[in-house]
Amino acid sequence: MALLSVLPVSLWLIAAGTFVVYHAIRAVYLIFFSPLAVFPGSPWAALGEYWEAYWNIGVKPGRKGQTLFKLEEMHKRLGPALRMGPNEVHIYDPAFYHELYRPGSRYYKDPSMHKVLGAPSSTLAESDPVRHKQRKAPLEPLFSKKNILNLEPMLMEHVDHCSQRFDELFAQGKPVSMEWALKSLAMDMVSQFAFGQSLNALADPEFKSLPVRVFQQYLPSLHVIKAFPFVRLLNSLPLWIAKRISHSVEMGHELEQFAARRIDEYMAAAAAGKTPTFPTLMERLLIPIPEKGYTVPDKQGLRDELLTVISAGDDTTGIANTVTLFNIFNNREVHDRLLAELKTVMPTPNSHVSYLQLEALPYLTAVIKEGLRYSSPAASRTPRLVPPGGVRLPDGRFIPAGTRVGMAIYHIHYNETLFEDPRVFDPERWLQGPEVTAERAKFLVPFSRGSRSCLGINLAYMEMYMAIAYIVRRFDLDLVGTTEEDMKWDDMVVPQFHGEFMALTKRRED
Ligand code: HEM
Repeated sequence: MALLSVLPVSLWLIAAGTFVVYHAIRAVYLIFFSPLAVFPGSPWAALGEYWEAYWNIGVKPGRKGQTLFKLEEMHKRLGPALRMGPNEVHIYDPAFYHELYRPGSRYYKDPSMHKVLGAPSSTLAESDPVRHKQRKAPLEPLFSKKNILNLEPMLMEHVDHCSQRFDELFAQGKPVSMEWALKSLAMDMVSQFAFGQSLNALADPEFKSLPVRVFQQYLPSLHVIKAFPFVRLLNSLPLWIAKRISHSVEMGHELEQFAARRIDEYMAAAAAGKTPTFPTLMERLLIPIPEKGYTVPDKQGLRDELLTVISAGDDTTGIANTVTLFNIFNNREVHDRLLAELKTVMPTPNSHVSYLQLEALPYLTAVIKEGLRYSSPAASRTPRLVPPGGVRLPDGRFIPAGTRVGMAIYHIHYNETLFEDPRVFDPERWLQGPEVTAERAKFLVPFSRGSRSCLGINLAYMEMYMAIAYIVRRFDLDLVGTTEEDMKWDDMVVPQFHGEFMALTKRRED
């Protein structure tokens, strides 16, 4: 008020007028004259994050997590390239996917985006290709198939623990919330891989342990942070104030605390000589690799790395398993054929079989491929920056260097020209002979492609093969009224289901 009275009214009018004129000129430029004006789309998208925020945050009830679906519908009407932001174009053309996300691609990640989304000093967020290679140096051998195969006994213990919890709940007559249970299974596997000790999420009576809940709630908040980056500034306020203003800040804080505690516990255990029997993420991150330019990150860097690996490996695998299991038990033909195949290597419900034997089963492999296509756990677009020189699209339109350009895995997996009847869960599509299957596999991209594709792919496959095979062989799930409607989802960074997949988990007798 004091400032208002100090400055003359005329100055205020000039300031307000300048503001309005500046924004009016900017709007006209962005909508009609910018080099991206040739791309159709909502004018709101040309002006800022408003359009995306409107569809993703849910300004109106029932409208959250919808950008992905809205884009799909608009692409079908308006063509393969849409204006997505003042400096962003969204592409739908599958042929461009392998240009954008390929080994050696010069389309790098946008550092400004990851600064906003958090964990900026993690491998996942690193945009510079040289630094990314250095950050990846300790992770690559750890995530190699050879190393992941050593984890089989550890993963088996968690599958057994999960089965035992299913038995307990069945004995009490209680259905299992499969999504929470399978996210807990993934959390225990990935946390043991990260720290050498699992978080024992499966022991929680309802599978809703703090870490699983925190990740489940934190990821959707990234939509809010992206639209309103100033939310991040709340982190610098005292926590008790920030908590009252924003739930996402509270969740972000819980996450940081959680990672910091795990690092301290790991260090204390290592100092006491208690090292795990298999190589862990923590252990590898603490060993410098001078010949590859890798230096040990500071505590913030370690925290960022652990949080991104755990979050990248928990919800994704949990969702893929949830969707795949629902579709197996919701489709008698798929179920019976899979069970018959599993019985060839697991004659009794208590049989054990090696991962390599599971991997060699053709129908199980087809079910898992279809589960990954159908669930698309990392469905959203992953933007990159157009390299120097810009890019000319096949239709002749030009996108200048420095523009953000992105595609979404969901749009590839649900594209009718690539996958007939994409909304049908059909493992058969992966059993059409080697040539057809190989051609289709080029567009099975749940883990993305190229130098920025998923580092955890071998672990994710092993978790999926083991979880699906043992749960199907051991249990007959009764879906207790869960329908396909319940399994519809909104894109809240990872899929968020409309309902809950509940199942009574009865042990099989033969
Ligand atoms: C079904 C399960 C999974 C799916 C669908 C999936 C998908 C993806 C995708 C699409 C990316 C690329 C993201 C981008 O372009 O920004 C990615 C990156 C990554 N994922 Fe996964 N992921 C899964 C499981 C895992 C697991 C189990 C781990 C580790 C425990 C993991 C660790 C990572 C890491 C570290 C990156 C960053 C790679 C880099 O930037 O170099 N993921 N994942």
